[in-house]
Amino acid sequence: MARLRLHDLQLARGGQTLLEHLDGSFRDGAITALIGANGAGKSTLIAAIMGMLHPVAGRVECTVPRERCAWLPQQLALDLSFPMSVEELIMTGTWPSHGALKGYCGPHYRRGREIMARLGISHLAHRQLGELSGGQRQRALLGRTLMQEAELLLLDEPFANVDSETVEVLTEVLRDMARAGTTILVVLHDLEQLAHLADDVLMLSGGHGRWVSPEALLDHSTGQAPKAPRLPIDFPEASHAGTA
Ligand SMILES: Nc1ncnc2c1ncn2[C@@H]1O[C@H](COP(=O)(O)OP(=O)(O)OP(=O)(O)O)[C@@H](O)[C@H]1O
Repeated sequence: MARLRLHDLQLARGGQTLLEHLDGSFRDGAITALIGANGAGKSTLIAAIMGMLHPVAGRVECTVPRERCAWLPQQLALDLSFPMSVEELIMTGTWPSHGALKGYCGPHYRRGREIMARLGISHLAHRQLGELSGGQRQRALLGRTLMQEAELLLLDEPFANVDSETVEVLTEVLRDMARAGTTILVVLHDLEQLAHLADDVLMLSGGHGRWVSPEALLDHSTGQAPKAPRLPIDFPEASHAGTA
C-alpha cells in the first residue's frame, strides 16, 4: 500500500473551499507532478500533506515518519539571509532524526561532503547562503533533504530561477532518489520539465483533482512537450482522465 494517500480530502483557505473530493495514492518511488493554474491550490495541498493545514473533511494518510518527510518551499518564500554556510545548511538535514543539539560525527561530515560533491557544490562548502545564486541555493537545499534521507519529498517549483545546468543536476538527483524508493511530489509549471521528470501527474482544476498520465499532456506526434508549454496557457483538458 502506498505511503501517501488522500481520502475524499476537502481543503479551504480563508473560509472558502478550494479543493474537494481529492482521492488517490502517490506511488512509492515515483515522481508525481502537481500541476494547475495559479491559485488552483497546489501549495495548499502541499501544506495539508505536511500537516500544516487541517482538512475541512477527509484526510491525508501518510505512513512516513515525520523525520523522513522533507519539504522544499518556493525559493521566494525562504529567508536565507541568516548567517549559515552551505555545509552548515546541509548538516542540518540530520536534525529531524539526530537532534539539533548533539553535534555531528565523522560519518555525518563524510556524508555531507559526498552530497556536496554529488550536487557539484563542494567548492561552495564555506560560502554563506546569502551569497549564492538561485541555482546554487537550490542545490544546497536539495542537499539538505538528501542528508535527511527523506522518504517523502515535496518540492514547490524547484526549477524557478535556476540555470539549465542546475535543472539537469537536480533532475538527475531527484530521479536517483525516486529509484532509491523516495516518494516525490513536485509542483511544476513547465511541461518540458514535466516530460523529463514525472511518472504520474495530479492536475488541479476547478476545485478538483484528476490523475493523468504524463503522455496525455505531451504532443502525441513527437512525445515532446508542445511549443510554448507554460501552464496555464496551454492547460489541456485530459479527456480520458479519471476524477481523483
Ligand atoms: N493563508 C491564506 N489565507 C487565505 N487565502 C489563501 C491563503 N493562502 C492561499 N490562499 C488563497 O488560496 C488560493 C490557492 O492558493 P495556493 O497558493 O494554494 O495556489 P497555487 O496553486 O499554489 O498557486 P501558484 O501557482 O500561484 O503558486 C489562492 O486564491 C490564494 O489567494
